Amino acid sequence: GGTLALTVVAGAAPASGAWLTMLLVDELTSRTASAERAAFLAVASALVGGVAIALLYLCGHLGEVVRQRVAVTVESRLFRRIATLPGLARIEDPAFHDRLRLAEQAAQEAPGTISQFTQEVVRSVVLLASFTGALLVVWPPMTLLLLASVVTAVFARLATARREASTEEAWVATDRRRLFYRALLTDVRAAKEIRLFGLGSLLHTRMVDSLATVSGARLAAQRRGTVVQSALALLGAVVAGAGTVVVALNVAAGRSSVGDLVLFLGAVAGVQTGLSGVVLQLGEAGRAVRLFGHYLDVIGTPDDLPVGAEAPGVAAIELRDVWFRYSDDGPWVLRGVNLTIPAGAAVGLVGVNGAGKSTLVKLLCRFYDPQRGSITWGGVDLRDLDVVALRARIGVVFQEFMTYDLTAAENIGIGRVDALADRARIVAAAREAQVADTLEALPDRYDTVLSRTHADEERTGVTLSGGQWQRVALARCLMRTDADLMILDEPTSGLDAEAEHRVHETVRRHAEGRTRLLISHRLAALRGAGLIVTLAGGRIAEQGDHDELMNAGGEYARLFRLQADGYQDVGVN
Ligand SMILES: Nc1ncnc2c1ncn2[C@@H]1O[C@H](COP(=O)(O)OP(=O)(O)OP(=O)(O)O)[C@@H](O)[C@H]1O
Repeated sequence: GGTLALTVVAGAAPASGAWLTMLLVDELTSRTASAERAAFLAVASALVGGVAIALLYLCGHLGEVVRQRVAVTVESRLFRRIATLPGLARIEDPAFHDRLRLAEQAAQEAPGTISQFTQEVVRSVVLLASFTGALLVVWPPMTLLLLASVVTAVFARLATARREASTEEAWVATDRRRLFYRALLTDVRAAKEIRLFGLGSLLHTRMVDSLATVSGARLAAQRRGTVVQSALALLGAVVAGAGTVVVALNVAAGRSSVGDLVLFLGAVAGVQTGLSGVVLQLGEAGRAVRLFGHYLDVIGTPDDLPVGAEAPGVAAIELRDVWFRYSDDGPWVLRGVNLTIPAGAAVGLVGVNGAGKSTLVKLLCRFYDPQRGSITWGGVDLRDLDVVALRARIGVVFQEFMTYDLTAAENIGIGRVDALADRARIVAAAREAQVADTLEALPDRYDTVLSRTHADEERTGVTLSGGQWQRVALARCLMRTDADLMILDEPTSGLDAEAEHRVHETVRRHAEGRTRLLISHRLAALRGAGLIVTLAGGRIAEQGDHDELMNAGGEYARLFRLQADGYQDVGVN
């Protein structure tokens, strides 16, 4: 409201200034000129000019306040939707990422642009109304001429804005590649390979090529806009020139005063500057509104999984004829998996690379739904369960577990967010994962930031070894002391043999009575599991305990002997 009132006053100020100037000129050119009245008018018009400028700054500031508030709200809504998407389908979809980029851009630009636009329009309407009065007095047809040139300018600007927005949409994928190469070039984890394989200039070239393509397209859209705008500016000048000639002739013929000419010139200049501001803002606003559509799309994105409401109960898990593929035109990864994981059992899952082991894990966490068949948990289909409650019952060390640039305590504690401040529990989890000694030896013990890049001034950052990180990830999983299902997807690949043995001991002890799913390529590590399952060709190929599978003499027995021989050979050498 305040902003609006100020805008109205600021909009009226230039016209009042011009009016005062006209009075001043008329006063000076009249035969009964008074020095005092002239001085008063001069001071008044200067004052109005000064106030107008101050008001403009004030309006600018108030506009900024509104802009910042709206920007926070809008960004918060956008990322709340991202944070609450239940599945992985959208996050894995590049088109969704492009839309998100446009949405974010809109979220940042639109609030400012639209509030600026509103201010500009209000100011210009007032300005136009006040100057139009002056024009009507001096030479009425000028009003119509100006109006016509305004309408043309508005339409031209809107067309340009539309073109700019579609350029933005068309090139967002190319720009995504630029950001990808940019991220690679600055990624600490990629730095070793980039240097060793000499990829620096390759990535740099690709990044710059993408950038050049996009900026070329942007420039082309801009160039067309500039041509149109320049033509319109020329048209405006012609209109203004013609009007000035008409009024000047009237002054010469004694039909109008010199003051009228001054007022007329002021009015034309005022109207044209005011309008060019509005037309410029209109373009920005048009572009912002169009991009804002992407924002609305993202916050209106439907859940990528239907979400049920039932609470998960006893954890006996059954997979019945489960078929799954990642996309509708992709190859089937699971082709009719039938498997019962008894409550409280330790199950080993074996299979060659790409057999679908990690995919099975992702289905158990319900990041996706199978296309055919069903997975039930304690007799209830996963689709009918509350997905948040389900995940709270599962502890997982993913094959691609995360290393967070947080403190050691946080890296473990986030395994159970509500226990983030529970140091005793964090230390206990670290002990079980055999990483407590390492963490206690760090400069700030558990408060050491586990990162080299994000260390701040007071705290030094350190980097752990691959195996140490794996133990931290295991400790994070062990924070879920009450989980019904523990899944270790090759958590031991970076550990030495003795450490791996101890991890399995720990899990066996820690997870006594819980259902455990253990995935490893080192078959010896799974030997103690009550049930071992091999996955091949998207189906369960064999199942049984170690002895049964060895007696059956199938793929498991072959692989086990191969690995055992390997170890023996090392022993002989
Ligand atoms: N997010 C994904 N999108 C599309 N395809 C995927 C995705 N993740 C895995 N795949 C494909 O699914 C198949 C099974 O992969 P999965 O990771 O489940 O195998 P795995 O048995 O865990 O293998 P590994 O022993 O190498 O870890 C592979 O062919 C892989 O290309």
